[in-house]
Amino acid sequence: MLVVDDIRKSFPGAEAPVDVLRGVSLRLDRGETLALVGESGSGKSTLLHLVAGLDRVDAGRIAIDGADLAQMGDAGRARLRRSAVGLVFQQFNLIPSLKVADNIAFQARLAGRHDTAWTAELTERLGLTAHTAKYPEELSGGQQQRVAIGRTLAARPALVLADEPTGNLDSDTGARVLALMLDLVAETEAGLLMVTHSERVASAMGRRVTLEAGQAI
Ligand SMILES: Nc1ncnc2c1ncn2[C@@H]1O[C@H](COP(=O)(O)OP(=O)(O)OP(=O)(O)O)[C@@H](O)[C@H]1O
Repeated sequence: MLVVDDIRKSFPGAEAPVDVLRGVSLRLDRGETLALVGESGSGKSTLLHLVAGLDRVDAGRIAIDGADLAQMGDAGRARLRRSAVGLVFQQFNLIPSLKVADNIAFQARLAGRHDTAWTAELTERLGLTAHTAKYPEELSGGQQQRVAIGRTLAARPALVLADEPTGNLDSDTGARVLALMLDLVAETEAGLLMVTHSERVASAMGRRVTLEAGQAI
C-alpha cells in the first residue's frame, strides 16, 4: 500500500548541501506496523513528512495505494492526505474552538466518512466519553493525545503516520495509549509507520527500519 523507492532528500547547509536521505526504500502493507528508528538527525521526521506529502523528494518515488505523490499537485496531495492518510504528531494540533466530540469527528467529516457508531466506540475505548463536551484546553496532555489519535482513526485512514505519538506521556499512560492504538490500527487494517526513539515502542511494532547515514538498514 505504501511504496518508498530509492528516495533522496537534501537540505541546503552552511557550506554544502546536507544529504539526509540517500536512497531509502521501504514497503508497508495494510495491517502492518513498522517502527522507524535511528539517531537524532538521521532523517526520520524528514521521511515521514515526505510520505505525508508535506514536502517533495529530490529523487525516487513514493506511492500510496498506487498513486505516485510526485505526479500530483498540491491539491491532489492534500486530497490524498484527507482521504487515505492519518497523521498523529507530537503536537496534537487540536482545534481549540471545537469541543472534543467535534475534534474527534473533524477528520472523518472532512473525508466524508463520518460514522456515528464507530466514533462513539472509539471515544469510549479511548476513555473520552466523559469529556466530549469539553474543549481541548480543559484536558490533560494525555487526554489531548487520545483525542488526536481518535480524530485520526475515526476517519479510518489506510495509512497512519505517527511521530512519537506517546513521547509526551508518562510511561504507563504511554504504554496503554500505544496498546490501544495498535489494537485500533489492526482492527481498521490500516498500515502504521511510527517514528520512535523508544526501544519499548519499537519492539511492540511488527517490523523496524533503522535510518543510518542516509540509508535504511
Ligand atoms: N527544513 C529543513 N531545512 C534544513 N535542514 C533540515 C530541514 N529539515 C530537516 N533538516 C536536517 O535534516 C536532518 C534530519 O532531520 P530530521 O528531523 O529528519 O531527523 P530525525 O531523525 O527526525 O531527528 P530527531 O530524532 O532528533 O527528531 C537534520 O540534520 C536536520 O537539521
